[in-house]
Amino acid sequence: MLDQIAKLRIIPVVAIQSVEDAVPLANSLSIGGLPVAEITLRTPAGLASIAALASRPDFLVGAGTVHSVDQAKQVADAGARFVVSPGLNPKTVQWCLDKQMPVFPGISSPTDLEMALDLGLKVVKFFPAEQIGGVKMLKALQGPYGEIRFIPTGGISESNLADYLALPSVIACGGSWMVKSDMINSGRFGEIERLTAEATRRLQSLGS
Ligand SMILES: O=C[C@H](O)COP(=O)(O)O
Ligand SMILES: CC(=O)C(=O)O
Repeated sequence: MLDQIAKLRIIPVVAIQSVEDAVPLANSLSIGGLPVAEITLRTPAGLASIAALASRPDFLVGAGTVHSVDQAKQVADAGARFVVSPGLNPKTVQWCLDKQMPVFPGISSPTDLEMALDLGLKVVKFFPAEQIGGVKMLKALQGPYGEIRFIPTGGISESNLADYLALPSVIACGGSWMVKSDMINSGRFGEIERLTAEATRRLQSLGS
């Protein structure tokens, strides 16, 4: 699973309002070259959308904005293949580790990283990336935390993607720039496909 994420290099972060949009959305992402999504629990349709995509062998669906053990259980039951949260909740992380569910909690400081290390994590989300110092902050963390790998998310787009992916500590970036909620809500799946294909071309041009 981690290998798949490291190969794809971008995780589209999705807030979806209607479960009917899940399949066309996944199709657009896949055709564009990114058969993966972190579907957040920020909307009531998030959980059902995860379930709607979970049985597709050609698509990697994870859950985002998971704040509690209860929510982690729900997304695991729905078939999520990985769990993401904006911050580090030790109980949620431990539950995922016990269930061998890949989990990427958000960290935003060395103190958070100490907690992550204590829990035995090797890969964490770096959130909200741009707002907490972006590439400079990640470079500073590389010295004392050389073993940890990051998935920066928050404020990433085609314009700064390359700077993040150039860091050896970054395995992939998360972002919503190709799957903005208004595009999903108004059924602009062609636009999602086009922006995803542009992101894929950008990755190819970076040799990623
Ligand atoms: O809350 C933000 C999302 O996790 C992704 O961030 P973004 O919309 O800046 O790409
Ligand atoms: C932002 C983030 O990491 C999440 O919603 O899960």
